[in-house]
This record gives sequence, structure tokens and C-alpha cells, in this order.
Amino acid sequence: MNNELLFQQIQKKRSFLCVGLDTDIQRVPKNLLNAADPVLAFNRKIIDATADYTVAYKPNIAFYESLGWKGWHTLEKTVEYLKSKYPEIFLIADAKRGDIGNTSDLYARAFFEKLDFDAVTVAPYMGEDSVKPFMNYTEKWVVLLALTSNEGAADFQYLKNEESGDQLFESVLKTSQNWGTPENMMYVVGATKAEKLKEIRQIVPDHFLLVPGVGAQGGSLQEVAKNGMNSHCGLLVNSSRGIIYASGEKDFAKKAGEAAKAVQQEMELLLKEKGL
Ligand SMILES: O=c1ccn([C@@H]2O[C@H](COP(=O)(O)O)[C@@H](O)[C@H]2O)c(=O)[nH]1
Repeated sequence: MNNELLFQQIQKKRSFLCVGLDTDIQRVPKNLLNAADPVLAFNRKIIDATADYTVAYKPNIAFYESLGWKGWHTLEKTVEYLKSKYPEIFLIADAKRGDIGNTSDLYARAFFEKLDFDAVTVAPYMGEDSVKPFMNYTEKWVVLLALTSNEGAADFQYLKNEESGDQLFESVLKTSQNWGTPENMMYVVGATKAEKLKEIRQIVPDHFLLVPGVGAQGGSLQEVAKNGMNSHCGLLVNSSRGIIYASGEKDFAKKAGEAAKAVQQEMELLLKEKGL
């Protein structure tokens, strides 16, 4: 899916929500634990309840890998379900990969060929040759970590380069935008760092930003939209726990649908305010 199609989906659904499928087997409601694959059963119900309100899903790969080969199988089945039932949905593998070239090649093959994700999150730390192999898939997207939502982001990402005066996250944005285009690269910026979005938009005015950190981490959707939205929206705002665990009981899917709808309604107003 290219960014024009993504924007069309945002306009059609009046939403720039990305639902995070961070499905923790410990939090799957009891009534699903007898299913052959409880995580898959949970994901399907969450997807069906939220699909009207979201333009993207983002399974965090850790939740699947931690279950061994069975988890990988569940991830495959979740992707298959989404691709067959909701082909217009944008699918992001939150894997935070990146390694020397031949290894990145295989990470890219895993997420883009074996699993048919549209996008994968990549860490920029190892530089251009670790990111390029993902870019060889011309129809796919790299989502590069720029300024993350966690507290530890301050350990390195705010460090200033004495010569340029740029903080590390600014250097990441400035250098890496030559590795791809706004057609095949996005950046992760945490909603908890929304005060930085104005300066980030000065550096990357046209790129989509994947913004985790609203909901459970307390970031403000209003502030993200105010500082980060561009003329094509340019935002995918992720919420995982705030939606998929809206209830831990039998009514979990209904409550997840309601939580997603509430976020979508807020987003609709924000799009309208921006004239989109
Ligand atoms: O900077 C980052 C990068 C990735 N994430 C991921 O997003 C979700 C957030 O989950 P919530 O439950 O909505 O807090 C999760 O998969 C993180 O690994 C992030 O939070 N911050």
C-alpha cells in the first residue's frame, strides 16, 4: 500500500488509529483458554470488533516469539486472517530489527515474504547498510525508530552532537531521509514526546509518523495531532493495551470495539479541525 492509498483509508474511515496486537497469553480472558489457539481466537475477535475504526494493526513480535514456534504460527495465522478478511488494512510488524546486511536481508524476507507485512520497524543504530535490505522491497515500508516513547529514550536520543548541535534523534531523521522517500519510510515518534513533533515536522514534513504511547503510556492524542499532523494526516497513532484490554472479561471484544470507536471519534474531530 502506498501513502496515497493509506491517506485514502484514513479519509474513508475518518481514523488514523493503529491497533496494537500485543496479545499476552496471561491476559487472554478465561473463556478463550480452551480454544485450540487462544491467542489467535482473541486476535480474531479483537480484529472483528475494531476493524471499522482502525486503518492499521501492529502486532508486536515479542508477544508471539515468546511463545516459541506456536507463537510464530499464531502470528502467521493472524496475518492471514487480516489479509484475507480486511485486505485494505495496513499491517506493521513491530520487530525493531536491523543488523549487518546479509542478516537484515533475512529479517526483511521473514517479515515481507514469509509473513506479508506491509511494514516493519527497524532500529537505525547500525546505519544505512543495515536498513537498506528492507528498502529493496519496493512495495513495502521501513518504520525507523527516531524518538521513542520510553523514559530511557533520554539516555542516547537527546545527546547533542557538539559540531552540528543536533540531538541524536535529529541526526537520525536528517541522515536517514536520504535512505528512502516518504513513499517507503516512516518514523516512530512516541506520543509521550509530542512536544518535539513540531521540530520533527520541520525535518520530515512529508513522512508518515507511527506514534505509539497514547492510552496506557499516557501520551496526548490532541497534542500529537496539533503538532504532528500534515496535509495528508501523516500520522498513525498506535494504542495497544488501552484497546485490546479494555476488559479482561467475556465482553472483551465489545469493550475493545467501544474503546477503538471512542479514539476514532476523537480522531474524526481532529481531522475535521485540520480540514481533512
Ligand atoms: O517508542 C516506542 C516504540 C514502540 N512501542 C511499542 O508500541 C506499543 C505500545 O503499546 P501500549 O500498550 O499502547 O503502550 C508496544 O508494542 C511497544 O512495544 C512503544 O511503545 N514505544
